[in-house]
Amino acid sequence: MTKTIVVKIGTSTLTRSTTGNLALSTIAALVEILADLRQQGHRVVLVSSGAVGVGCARLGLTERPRNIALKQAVAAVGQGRLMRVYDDLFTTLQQPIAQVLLTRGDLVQRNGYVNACNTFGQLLRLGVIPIVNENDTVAVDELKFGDNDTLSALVASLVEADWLFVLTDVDRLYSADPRSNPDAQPIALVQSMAQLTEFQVQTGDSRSGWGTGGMVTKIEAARIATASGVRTVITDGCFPGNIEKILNGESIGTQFEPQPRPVNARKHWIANVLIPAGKLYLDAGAVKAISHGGKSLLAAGIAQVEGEFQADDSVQLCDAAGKQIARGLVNYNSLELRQIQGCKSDKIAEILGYAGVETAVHRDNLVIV
Ligand SMILES: Nc1ncnc2c1ncn2[C@@H]1O[C@H](COP(=O)(O)OP(=O)(O)O)[C@@H](O)[C@H]1O
Ligand SMILES: N[C@@H](CCC(=O)OP(=O)(O)O)C(=O)O
Repeated sequence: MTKTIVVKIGTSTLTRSTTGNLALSTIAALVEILADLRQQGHRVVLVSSGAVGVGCARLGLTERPRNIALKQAVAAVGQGRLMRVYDDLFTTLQQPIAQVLLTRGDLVQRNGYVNACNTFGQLLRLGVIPIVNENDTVAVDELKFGDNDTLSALVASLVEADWLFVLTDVDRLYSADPRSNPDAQPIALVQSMAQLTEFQVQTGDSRSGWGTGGMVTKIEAARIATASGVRTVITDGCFPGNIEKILNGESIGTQFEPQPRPVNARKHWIANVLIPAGKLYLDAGAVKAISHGGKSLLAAGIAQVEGEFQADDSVQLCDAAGKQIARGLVNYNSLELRQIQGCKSDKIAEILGYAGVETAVHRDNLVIV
């Protein structure tokens, strides 16, 4: 049966840590497998890091730049070279490819999200393999994916993928970072994200020399992807042939079982794509009403407002201890909400001097997380 498969490859797999040069044999093996999957009729998307790493190697820089403008310039050098290598290799196998560069800002706009969705749909129907990266050259801090693990999960959700493969430089997830903990236990299957607490997984902040997110962002990617119904695998990128073995049922790497695909794509976008601009602390009654009663949030249930935001922005809804329980789009800006927090809805017009809507966050724009 035809499957939609998203594969993410990180800098640590694409380049040699000693020289920073491209790991050509690994890339060639990956290209061969992806072209093969296309031949079998599957729809394939590749999310590839490497622009900064390859740009650095080209310019003789020995460290990942910290300065933003330099990093953006280096990425512009590397992205072109990276695509040239992919195009040469895929062309040898008669497989057309496309370059898709995205920033979070493109997906935060609902129409941008829908447009990206249509473009991916069209490319996949044409039999093309889209090669996706963050548009590092124009991405600004507040609207960045920051790491391609998150980007790959959002792309997997956007194209309604069946599988997301996160290829990296360890063979699977361990109970702790295997680099610094030789006794760390391998984890083969994660049935729900809550199990990670049960397994007491530690991720530290360790990552390979050129990687950005370490294991934390891969787990976050698995959370986003599985919540959208995408089976996610973290496995070693040095053996791309394992992708086919895993598709054929072999237990390699760490597999995260998917949840049922969400019926409401817009709510999924609110929960996972939008970046919250503030936080609302709710009283116990409001927490119960929205988590168990499926109700809208009224101003009366808001105990505290944190951050500065505009009406229609995304915010986190938290309990009194600050634990996030939901996300939603607010009907009032932060200044207005501070004035009406804790007040009954029929007092809003009197306090603000104009009549607003009854709810602070309407249930159609509210998602329990
Ligand atoms: N619990 C863990 N299990 C496995 N790897 C871990 C864990 N915690 C941290 N890591 C580290 O995460 C690194 C992979 O992340 P990263 O370097 O960002 O890779 P990539 O470039 O593929 O995105 C591994 O090399 C490993 O040292
Ligand atoms: N967009 C950046 C990738 C950032 C990133 O997530 O890198 P990695 O942790 O190696 O997957 C680049 O192309 O260099």
